[in-house]
Amino acid sequence: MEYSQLFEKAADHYKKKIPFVLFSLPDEPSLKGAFQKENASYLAENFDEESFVLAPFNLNDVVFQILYKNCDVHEVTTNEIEQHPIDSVSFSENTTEKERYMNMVANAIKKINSEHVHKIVVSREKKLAVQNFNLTTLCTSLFSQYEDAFRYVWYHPDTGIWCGATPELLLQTNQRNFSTMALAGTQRIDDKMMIQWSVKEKLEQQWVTDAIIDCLENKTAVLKVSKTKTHIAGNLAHLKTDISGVLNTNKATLMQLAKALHPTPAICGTPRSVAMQFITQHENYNRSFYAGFLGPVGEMQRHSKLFVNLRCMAINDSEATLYAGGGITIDSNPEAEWDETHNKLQTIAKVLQPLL
Ligand SMILES: C=C(O[C@@H]1C=C(C(=O)O)C=C[C@H]1O)C(=O)O
Repeated sequence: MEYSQLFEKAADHYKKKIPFVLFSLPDEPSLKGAFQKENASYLAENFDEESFVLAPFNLNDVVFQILYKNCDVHEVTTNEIEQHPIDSVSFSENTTEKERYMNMVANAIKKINSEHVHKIVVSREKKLAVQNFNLTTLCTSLFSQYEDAFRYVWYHPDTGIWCGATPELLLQTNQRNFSTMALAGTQRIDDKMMIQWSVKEKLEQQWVTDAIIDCLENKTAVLKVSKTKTHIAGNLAHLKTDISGVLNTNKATLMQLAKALHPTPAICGTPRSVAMQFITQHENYNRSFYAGFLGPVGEMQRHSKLFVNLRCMAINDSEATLYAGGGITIDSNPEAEWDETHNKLQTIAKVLQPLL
């Protein structure tokens, strides 16, 4: 089977309202598709079976699962998909929304000042009208960009279409070995040689690293922390620390571990409870699957790659909803934070370009 046939199969499933997922792992020249044989909903109670899971930001909501045993599963090479980085997409922003967002950031800074909070991650959604919806075009556009990200197109009649190209790993396991990452700090890349990180950005990223280590310490037998590096994701650069080791498997299942790590300080904040409370009170929309996690899990939890659902959108025949946020700390500037979300929205807007 060729990749174009996989895209056609996906379009056919969408037309018939039957769940499927297409995905490609970072830097791997292959594309996998799992197409359910019939329309049914499976909610994940554990991550023990070969499947693809999609978890929302709020884990009180249901976690969806496409179980491979109920699917036709195909894997094709992506070598023939020509990579076409697309120039920036221009879309207008609403001034009232900008004011509202900057206000929310200012309130987050106030909260951080008054309650000794380190970091709160706030976000927004951006709706764009879709004039030329076509699932095959969407797949071609997504899989011809961002090879180094985790890319996916998911469809389920209960969730609609979600797709994205995320740079952030939540948790990867191979037998008892695991790895994860602490990602924070964002800069637009105008010149790769000029990337320099401020004390604020380094500190913010360190908090993310510390909080992840805290979560894992009593569940791991060995824990290794790498040096912090610059990580390129599309037109953005982030600071990244790799954290890896060996799991103490009798202390946690994969699902328990993922749920312990989520929501990480990269997408919620730290301390978690205060940040979560702020998000619930001040963000005026439902994050849904944005900033949740997703990915393939293997039989008996042996191999799994779960990613944080960033640089993503939900899309239907007439409208796309794009999502982006950023970490607020004591030194944040509301206008710069607004610009950061605009730059992050660009990543997924570029995928949408042929449909606008
Ligand atoms: C919240 C997002 O990104 C996260 C927040 C970052 C930041 O605050 O600098 C950087 C990378 C991600 O961990 C997003 O892309 O929507």
